[in-house]
Amino acid sequence: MNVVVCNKLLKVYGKKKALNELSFTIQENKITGLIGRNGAGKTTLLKVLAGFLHETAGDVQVFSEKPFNNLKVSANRIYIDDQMSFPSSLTLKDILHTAGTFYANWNQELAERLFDYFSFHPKQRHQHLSKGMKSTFHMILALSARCPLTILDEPTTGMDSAVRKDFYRALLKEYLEHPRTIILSSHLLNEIEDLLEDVLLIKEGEMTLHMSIADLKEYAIGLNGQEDAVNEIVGNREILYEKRIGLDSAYIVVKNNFTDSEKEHASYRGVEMTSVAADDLCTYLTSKTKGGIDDVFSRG
Ligand SMILES: Nc1ncnc2c1ncn2[C@@H]1O[C@H](COP(=O)(O)OP(=O)(O)OP(=O)(O)O)[C@@H](O)[C@H]1O
Repeated sequence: MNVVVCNKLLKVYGKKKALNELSFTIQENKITGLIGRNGAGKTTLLKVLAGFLHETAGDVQVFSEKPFNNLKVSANRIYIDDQMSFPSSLTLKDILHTAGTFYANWNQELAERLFDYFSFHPKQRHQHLSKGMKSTFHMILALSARCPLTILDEPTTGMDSAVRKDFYRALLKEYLEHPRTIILSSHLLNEIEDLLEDVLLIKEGEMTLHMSIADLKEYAIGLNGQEDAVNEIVGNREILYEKRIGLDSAYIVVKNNFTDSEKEHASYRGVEMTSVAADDLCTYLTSKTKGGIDDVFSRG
């Protein structure tokens, strides 16, 4: 079953197309990583799916309903980001209690165990937590709510690396025991790729790719060797990334669609073929130039 269906989804702020005709579907009980550079449209997309923002045009369905201001959608999803605020009169324990009355699948025991593990104090106030502690507390809400659709926008903001590791592990354990549809936006693909089943990569509001993490890892290949030999092997393939190394060597990344005989020929020409990390590939695919920051400093 598809939990999310977007068809030519457009969201415009003034003249800015934050989402430009996005079409994709997300199946039930998958963990999807929403990856993109700053300003790519991740938060906008997640807020449209959560029902906080109205789309400008196109179609968006969550649990087969239009999500904007939709009670069924809001009862079945939880949206977590670092902008969340709560009434200052509520203590953290009050917030957990209130969340428990709202979410049908809320697990109070899990909430309390996580609350104690991360050393929160029942009488603490949300507005007095540090940035990382706020994110950790939001994570407790997200996991304990056990919502069929869990939307996490940059959930690890401010968390130190030990807490991030705990969070990823807790998320995975919870997901395995109580599968749900999770959409997680992040800049840190290398940290979360082991968690993900699918990756949705967006650039300037447009979808660059949507595929399984396994396919993403096979999507491209890096060619390393003498520049003329590398260029010959690349032929007229589209270059995803290129870097000159020293005087006459080059590293070029292209789609991984070489035949066995082409690979043999590359080896004969001294060109090494290596896999490309998913994180690096996403950076290349969403970069404005083919050479990255090096282009700024190259003198022609
Ligand atoms: N309320 C708004 N009014 C006008 N423009 C907006 C508004 N919100 C977002 N934008 C613009 O829409 C684009 C997408 O923003 P969005 O916050 O969705 O990106 P993002 O991928 O979440 O970025 P980041 O990773 O930096 O959080 C950006 O160009 C941003 O400046």
